[in-house]
Amino acid sequence: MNQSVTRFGILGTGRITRRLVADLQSTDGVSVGVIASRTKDRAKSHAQAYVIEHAIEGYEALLQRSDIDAVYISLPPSMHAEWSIAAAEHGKHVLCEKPLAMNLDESRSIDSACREHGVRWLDATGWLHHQRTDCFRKWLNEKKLGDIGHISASVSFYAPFQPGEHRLNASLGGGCLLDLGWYVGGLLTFAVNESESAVEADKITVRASAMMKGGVPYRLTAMATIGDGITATLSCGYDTATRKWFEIAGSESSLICDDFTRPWAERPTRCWIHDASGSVNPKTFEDAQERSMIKRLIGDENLVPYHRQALRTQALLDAMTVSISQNGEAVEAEHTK
Ligand SMILES: NC(=O)C1=CN([C@@H]2O[C@H](COP(=O)(O)OP(=O)(O)OC[C@H]3O[C@@H](n4cnc5c(N)ncnc54)[C@H](OP(=O)(O)O)[C@@H]3O)[C@@H](O)[C@H]2O)C=CC1
Ligand SMILES: O=C1CO[C@H](CO)[C@@H](O)[C@@H]1O
Repeated sequence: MNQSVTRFGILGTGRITRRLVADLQSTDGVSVGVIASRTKDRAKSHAQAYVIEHAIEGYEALLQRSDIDAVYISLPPSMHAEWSIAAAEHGKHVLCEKPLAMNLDESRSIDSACREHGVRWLDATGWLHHQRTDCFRKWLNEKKLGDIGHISASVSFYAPFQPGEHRLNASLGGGCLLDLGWYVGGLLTFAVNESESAVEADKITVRASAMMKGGVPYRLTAMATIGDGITATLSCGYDTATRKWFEIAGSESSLICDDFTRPWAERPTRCWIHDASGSVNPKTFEDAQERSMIKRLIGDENLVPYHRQALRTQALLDAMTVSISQNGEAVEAEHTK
């Protein structure tokens, strides 16, 4: 982006906006001037709480403003595609919350709309932008772990939910498959993509099953095979205590991280490399992943690798959805560019 300050508008007043607005406001070259809600009162109270100058009713009204260059969309998943595309059509850059969309078709439509209108986009998957992730990438590229054999990832938290919770409402894109599968599926696509040829990364077959509750996947288990040699087990759900870990097991050692989606509060950001003799090489990092993500969006870097990661993740989640509907049959994820 060419301008010295990118002026953001916020769509929605959800719980996550508190943190992201603070991250936007504390990033050099960013200002936040407008917040929109379905109701004027809610927009006003959040504008006051977050120190944002303008509070307006209606998301469309925000997109029509000429004092906004970019939007942060923190609506329920079923609304991500509609409002990301509308933002692109109004010439606004897009930072959309995860999951990017409900399915691959919607994700592709977002990507196409942003290309067509010459705006930049990212899904707000913070962990991909942490300095620690750059190290994961480097180690995988260098084959520090040897040949990758198995990948496992688990992300969960334990209910309860607030009344009207979108995570429990199928029509709003609720359920752990999209909400948390985005993380475990994303970890798999990331690890495979960084450690194997693009051809292998495109050959992911998955078998998935879900325990349903209230019409949404409440606990999900998936097994995947990637190309000829790599396997994976993925787990996520709303009925076990907070977990956000993975292991990438190679022929020489394993990379283990117990907080990859977001570092534990007030602990060093960490991961470990375990070798075959039991020796452990711990690493710690300092970074603010959301600020790094925002800087990347407003900078000039090519974002296509992040778009590819998002589309591959969405393709994998689509395959899981089909597999669940076919009682765990193996389903190949659609190939994405
Ligand atoms: N990256 C991360 O670490 C995190 C990402 N997320 C993602 O952020 C998104 C929002 O999650 P979260 O903040 O928990 O959501 P909330 O339910 O807290 O907020 C969603 C907001 O969307 C707006 N909205 C518009 N239509 C509806 C509707 N029909 N039902 C409910 N809300 C509606 C509301 O704002 P209003 O009515 O004021 O317009 C509401 O405040 C999700 O995609 C989630 O996966 C969530 C937490 C962490
Ligand atoms: O992305 C998110 C961060 O993790 C939470 C679980 O702890 C999710 O529910 C949320 O949507």
